[in-house]
Amino acid sequence: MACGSGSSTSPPSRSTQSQIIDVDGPYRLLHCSSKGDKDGVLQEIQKGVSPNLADYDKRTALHLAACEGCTEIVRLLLEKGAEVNSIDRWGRTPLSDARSFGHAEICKILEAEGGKDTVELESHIPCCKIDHREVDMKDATLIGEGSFGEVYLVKWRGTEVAAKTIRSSIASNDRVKKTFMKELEMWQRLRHPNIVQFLGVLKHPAKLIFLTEYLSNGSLFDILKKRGRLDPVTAVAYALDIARGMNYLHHHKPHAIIHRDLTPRNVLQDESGRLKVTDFGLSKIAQEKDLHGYKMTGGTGSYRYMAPEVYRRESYGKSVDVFSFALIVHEMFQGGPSNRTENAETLADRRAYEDSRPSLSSFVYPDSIKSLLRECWHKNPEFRPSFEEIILRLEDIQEDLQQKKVAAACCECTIL
Ligand SMILES: Nc1ncnc2c1ncn2[C@@H]1O[C@H](COP(=O)(O)OP(=O)(O)OP(=O)(O)O)[C@@H](O)[C@H]1O
Repeated sequence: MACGSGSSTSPPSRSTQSQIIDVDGPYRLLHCSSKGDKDGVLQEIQKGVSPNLADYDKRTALHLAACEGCTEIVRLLLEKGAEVNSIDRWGRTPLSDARSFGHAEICKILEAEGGKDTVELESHIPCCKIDHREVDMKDATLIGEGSFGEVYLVKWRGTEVAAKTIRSSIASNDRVKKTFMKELEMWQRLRHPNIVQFLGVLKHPAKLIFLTEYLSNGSLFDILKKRGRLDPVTAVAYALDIARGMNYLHHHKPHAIIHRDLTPRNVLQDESGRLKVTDFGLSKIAQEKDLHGYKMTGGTGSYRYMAPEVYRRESYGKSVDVFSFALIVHEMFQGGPSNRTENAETLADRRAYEDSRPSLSSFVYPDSIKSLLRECWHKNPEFRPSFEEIILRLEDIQEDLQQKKVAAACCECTIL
C-alpha cells in the first residue's frame, strides 16, 4: 500500500478499515504514521505521546511508517527520538519492514541511523526446533493422511496441535529433506489469519515431524462432503478467507509464494469457522517424485484444480492459484466437484487442450460470481484477476448479498 500524502481526513482503504480500531487517544500517532499524516504525527508528539508508543503487537509508529513507505514520517520520527531498532512481536525491526516492502530510500535512512535487519540475520537461522519429549506421540490420534505422511492430533505444552509425520522415503533422502526444511523455514516466517500457523519441527532422533496449529473442523473437502452445496453468503465468506490468505502469499517479499496445489483438501477450517490455507510450497517437493522415483501419492487429486499452463508444462506464474481458486469456489456453490466421475487427469487434459470448463447453471450462481469465475479460469493467465482484485469484487458481492438478505427479512416481518 502506498503512503498517503498527508491528509488525516481521507477515509481508510477497504483493506485497512478492519485493522484500524481506534484512531483517538495516543494510538492516533500510529494511525497518522501509517497514513503519512505529518501534521497529525507532530500534533501527537507535541501533546507528549512517546514516539516509541507501540500497539499490542509491539509495532511502533516507525514500523508502520517504514512498511507503508512514508519517508517523511520516518525522518520525522527519528528526529523526534524514535528507537531505530525497536522489535515487534515477530522479531522485526523497521528496517526489516522497509526491506520487505521494497522502500529503498527508507532503508537508506534507517541504515544511516544504525538500523539493523533482524529478518536478514534470522534467515540463516534454521527452523524452530521443538524438543520431542514435549510432545506425547503415544497419545496421538490419527486425523488424516496425505502425500507426505500421516497427520496426528497431539498435545504440545498443553495445547492441541497437528503433528505431520513425513514418510521415511522422503525424510531419508538428504537432498529432498533439505528442500523440505527450506520450505518449512519459509513457512515459519508467515503470519496471517488465513494461513495455517507453522509451529516448529520436532527434534526427533529418528523421524521428521513438524507441528502446525490444529484446525478442528477439518478440510473444506470434508465440509463439502458433509454439507453439500453452501448457501451463497457462506460460499462468498469462505471464498474471501481463501483469497485473503492467497493474497498474503502472493505479496510475499522478496518473492511471491505460489501455492501450486490449492485444493479443498489444502484449505482447513478452525472452530470459529474461519478458513486457512495450508501446505503451500510443499507441492514443489511432490512434483519431484518422477525424477527420483519415490512415491508420494495423492498427485491425481490435484489435477482437478490444475491450471492449463501447468498441465501443459509451460512456464507459469501466480495466476495458476487464481485458476485453482475459481474451481474451489465453483465447488462451494455446486456442493462438490463437477464431472466427479471423470478421471482427474482426463479432466485436466480437456481443460488444457479443449478449453473445457465447469458449467455455471444460472439458478445456483449469482451473475456477479459467474463473471468472476469466468475471468479467474480464463485460458489466458494474463486475463485472470489478482487476488487483490478478487477480494474487492467479493467484498462488493458480499455486501450485495447481505443487503438482499436484510431486505428479504424485512419483507417477512411485514407479512407477519
Ligand atoms: N493442521 C491441521 N489441523 C487439522 N486437521 C489437519 C491439519 N492438517 C491436516 N489435517 C487433516 O489431515 C488430512 C491430511 O492432511 P495432509 O495435508 O497430509 O494431506 P492432504 O492435503 O489431504 O493431501 P495431499 O498432501 O495429498 O495434498 C487433511 O485432509 C485434514 O483433514
